Amino acid sequence: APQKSQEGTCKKTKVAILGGGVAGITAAQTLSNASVHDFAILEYRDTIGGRAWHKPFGKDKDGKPYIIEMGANWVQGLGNPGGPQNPIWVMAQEYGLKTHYSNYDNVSTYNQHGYSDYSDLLDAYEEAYSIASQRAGEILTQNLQDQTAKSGLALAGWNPKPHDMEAQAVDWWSWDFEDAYSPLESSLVFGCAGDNLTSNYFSDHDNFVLDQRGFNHIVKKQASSFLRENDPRLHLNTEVTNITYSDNGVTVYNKDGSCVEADYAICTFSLGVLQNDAVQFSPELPVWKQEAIQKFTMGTYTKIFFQFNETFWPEDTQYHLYADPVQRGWYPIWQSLSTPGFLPDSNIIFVTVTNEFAYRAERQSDEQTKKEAMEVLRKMFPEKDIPEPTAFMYPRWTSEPWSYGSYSNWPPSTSLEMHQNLRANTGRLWFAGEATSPTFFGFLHGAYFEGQDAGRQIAAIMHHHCVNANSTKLRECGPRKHYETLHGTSPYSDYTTLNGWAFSSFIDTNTD
Ligand SMILES: Cc1cc2nc3c(=O)[nH]c(=O)nc-3n(C[C@H](O)[C@H](O)[C@H](O)COP(=O)(O)OP(=O)(O)OC[C@H]3O[C@@H](n4cnc5c(N)ncnc54)[C@H](O)[C@@H]3O)c2cc1C
Repeated sequence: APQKSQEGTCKKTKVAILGGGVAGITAAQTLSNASVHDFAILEYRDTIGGRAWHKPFGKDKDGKPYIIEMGANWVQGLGNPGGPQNPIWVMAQEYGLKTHYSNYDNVSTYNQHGYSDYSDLLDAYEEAYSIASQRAGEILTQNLQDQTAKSGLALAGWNPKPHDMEAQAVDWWSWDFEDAYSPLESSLVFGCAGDNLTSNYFSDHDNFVLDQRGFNHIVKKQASSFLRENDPRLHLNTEVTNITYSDNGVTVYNKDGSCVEADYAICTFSLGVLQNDAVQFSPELPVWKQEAIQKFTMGTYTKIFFQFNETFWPEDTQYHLYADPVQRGWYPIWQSLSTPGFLPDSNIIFVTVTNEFAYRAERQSDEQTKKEAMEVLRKMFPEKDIPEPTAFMYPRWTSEPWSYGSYSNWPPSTSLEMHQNLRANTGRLWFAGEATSPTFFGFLHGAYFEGQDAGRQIAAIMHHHCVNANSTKLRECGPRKHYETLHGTSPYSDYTTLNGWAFSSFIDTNTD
């Protein structure tokens, strides 16, 4: 049970911002820009940036460790000249973040016998994907029944046989590598809409972040535009354990016994944190909210890093795709950092695994994971005499109590209305973050837009006026809508800012 609030013992503020990731910091910045300066940011860790999280790894020729990203690594969908720009890319440019173009066409394919050219399968996938994606658009606009991405792709001509492991590897690289979930576990409609929104509305260019200050450098810079050094409004090392909410205010209790009483709160904790009951809510969250929290899925995406004393792989190749003869998703994609434009001469390569294979790696020892992955490398490059790595490391995302997983995904048979229940406020408690973005879930820019939106809405309510009054005739003030009863699909007329759908998934700004 929550501690009883003893009158006058809690710190008082207008807006409590729970979490100092991109959503929380952007919400605070937005409030600040709207002249709401009385807020408090409560953050579990000793730094801001959340899932934009790095660690030192290995060493360079001077013995200094490299900084590598455990979490977010790309700015995805940069934007085209004259077109809409990804706000993360805008900040990356403004703050001089070091990035390099990620070329997904620069991929070599392998199987258990070494190099094997099955790149024609990549083209076959692409062809089917564009058909499936159009079909997804029809389903969305005509309010039809959603499908799994797997069935959508199969109907469009991409139907990898269970034992065709090269096709399975291509399937993994083309879908799971971004969504963390397989096409069978993903919504066709929202998987395709999400992909269109980032790679067409912005652009199909992604840049990989190599900045030795870490990706969260831009979040720190963003924060420094409205927070002073040692600003008393930023509370690091503060773990929220209970959130008591009503139509009149929110009281937040922390593990260290402190508490904050606010007129409004914005909870930006990950879907994984919400799903794992890491925080208690009083009263219990309403059923429509609990259903939404448990319906959407939290994926795990694990990068396993190796440093060697040489670069024995072709250093000009960015991606190496491995098809295991037995298991789909078995140490499938190897990314070289020891490549011009990245961290040349670092002799660092990493392999990414997702979900089941990520959980497995978390449960077993580092030694076991290293052994399995090294066997794969030796199969990919049979002609090389591959030494043991000099450094080895990987994060355990589902065990991190401040994240419980990597990023969210939409399973099949969801709807925009169901998702809106994830976004909707319960009394004075608001929700924002990567997972509450229907258009950009899973991305840093999703967290950014949702933090901005919650900040704007709350500032508008506090100032008794509406935001964006010119851009839409819809009423955007006041509490967010939620749906007590769900009907399985959402009519196209639902696709408005009222349900968080502020961008069109039918715009393609790419010229090629
Ligand atoms: C492995 C991985 C790879 C990714 N790759 C990319 C990528 O390449 N490109 C991209 O755009 N996105 C990527 N993402 C997604 C991106 O990192 C997230 O979308 C984004 O960082 C989410 O921001 P947020 O503010 O919503 O949540 P978070 O960053 O999770 O912020 C929430 C904050 O709340 C804090 N918190 C949690 N619980 C408590 C508590 N009880 N008390 C107090 N504080 C608490 C956390 O410490 C955290 O700082 C990746 C994520 C991961 C994990």
